[in-house]
Amino acid sequence: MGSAGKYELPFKLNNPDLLRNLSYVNGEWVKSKSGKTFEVVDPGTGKAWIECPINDASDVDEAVKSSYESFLEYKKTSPRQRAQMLYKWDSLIKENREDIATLLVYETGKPKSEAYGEIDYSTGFTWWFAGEAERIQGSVFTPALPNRRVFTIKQPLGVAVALVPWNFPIAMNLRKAGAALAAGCTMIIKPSPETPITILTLAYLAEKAGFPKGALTVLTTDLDKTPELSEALCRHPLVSKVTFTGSTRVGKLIARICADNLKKVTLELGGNCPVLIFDDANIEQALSQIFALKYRHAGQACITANRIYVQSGIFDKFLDRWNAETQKIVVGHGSDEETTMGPVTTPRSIQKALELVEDAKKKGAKIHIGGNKIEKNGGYFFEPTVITGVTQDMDIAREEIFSPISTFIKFETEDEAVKAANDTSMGLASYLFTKNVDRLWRLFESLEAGMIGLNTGNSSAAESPFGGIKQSGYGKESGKDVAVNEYLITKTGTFTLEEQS
Ligand SMILES: O=CCCC(=O)O
Repeated sequence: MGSAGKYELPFKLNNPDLLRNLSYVNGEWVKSKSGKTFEVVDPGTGKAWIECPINDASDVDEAVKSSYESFLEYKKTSPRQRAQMLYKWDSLIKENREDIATLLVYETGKPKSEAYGEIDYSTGFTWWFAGEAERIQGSVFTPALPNRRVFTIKQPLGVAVALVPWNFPIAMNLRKAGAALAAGCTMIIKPSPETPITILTLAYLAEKAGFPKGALTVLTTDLDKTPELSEALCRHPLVSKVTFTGSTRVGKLIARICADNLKKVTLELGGNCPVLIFDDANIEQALSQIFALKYRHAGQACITANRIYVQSGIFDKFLDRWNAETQKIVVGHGSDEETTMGPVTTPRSIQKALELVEDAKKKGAKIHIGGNKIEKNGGYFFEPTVITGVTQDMDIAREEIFSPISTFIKFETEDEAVKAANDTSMGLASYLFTKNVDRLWRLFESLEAGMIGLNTGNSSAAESPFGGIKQSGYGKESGKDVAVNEYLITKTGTFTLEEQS
């Protein structure tokens, strides 16, 4: 391990041992049963730089059984021991920040500065869940009936499966695995085909942190075998819990499969997040916050600004400022220091972006900046794009864009804006900018989303419950109690005291 085999690595690591490209099962680095592999591609050049095993349904039983065997022991560890392992994992990730950031750049395409940002955000989760491990608690009640006592204890659910997306592979992995391991569950991770390497590196560091073999398992696979492998994991009788971050379409499929055996499911699904900027907003504050949110990882975040509604009094001024800032974006390979926006991660995203722009144009929208693919070194680059005159009937207003396209809609009244913002089947995040405190509070209550940014575009953090409503899914990740709770059962004890004679 530690080499890319037949490929020439486009970078150098300080610690080459971090580079893992086999699956991780029962504490061993293994090939898949078929021995087949798939290539991991640098989105900044379109070139493959390493390969990983294609696991399929035939690889699942052994992996789940070893994870379950591990669970039977791991659940007996004390919360303090689990916290200590999580803290150690946290510090090992921090020690290897530079190398992990490099791997992240070559898997996702994001600029190095954003890769550091993702790692710093992600270790918030290891740190937070280390603390949470020791704060899992039940309760005691004195019930209505005399001589009775009722109490609850919390216990880990068992083997959990995490189906992890490619846009923030480290953050999404640590948010899920941190909670599961704190609760005393073991976890099997299926990374996205685009980003298996960073997940394998994290598994390697988890082993170094002292987690017992089988506590974490990683099964990699390609796009083709993803449905088969995921379904086999979701259906396995020894799997108790599935957590998925990804599209609403796939989330529904997973929920259906898991419903057959009533498995507990957490779903972090698509967003179509609106931003409302009122005339009385601090324009520079709104601009810097939403600009960073929109172009973070070239628009590929579930909580990104999908529709930006600006009140008519400041619309032109705001758009001018936005356009000026957009012109300054430097698109390039994530490893280049000048780059401020990288490529999108998959060629599918380019195709979708082109289709959305075309549909918007056809229905009367105006393209102010961009709208095209950039041909550059074979990478998957798309121009930062600004569109106005967007209406609710356009695909771009109804679907998750997932590329660097900003769409602007002018509004007059608060009622009109709230109605339009809520006119979507999704409910992940919403954002609003105003200096009117009453309005802030009113809209915090009336916007239909699981997370509301109030004069901020940055609301993700380990201490904040993350999750949507409507067709953006259910369950919460991160935050106090709620996240770990997703991996626990509550057991009720009822006790009758004998009458004293
Ligand atoms: O893309 C989804 C996750 C983004 C975040 O955690 O802020």
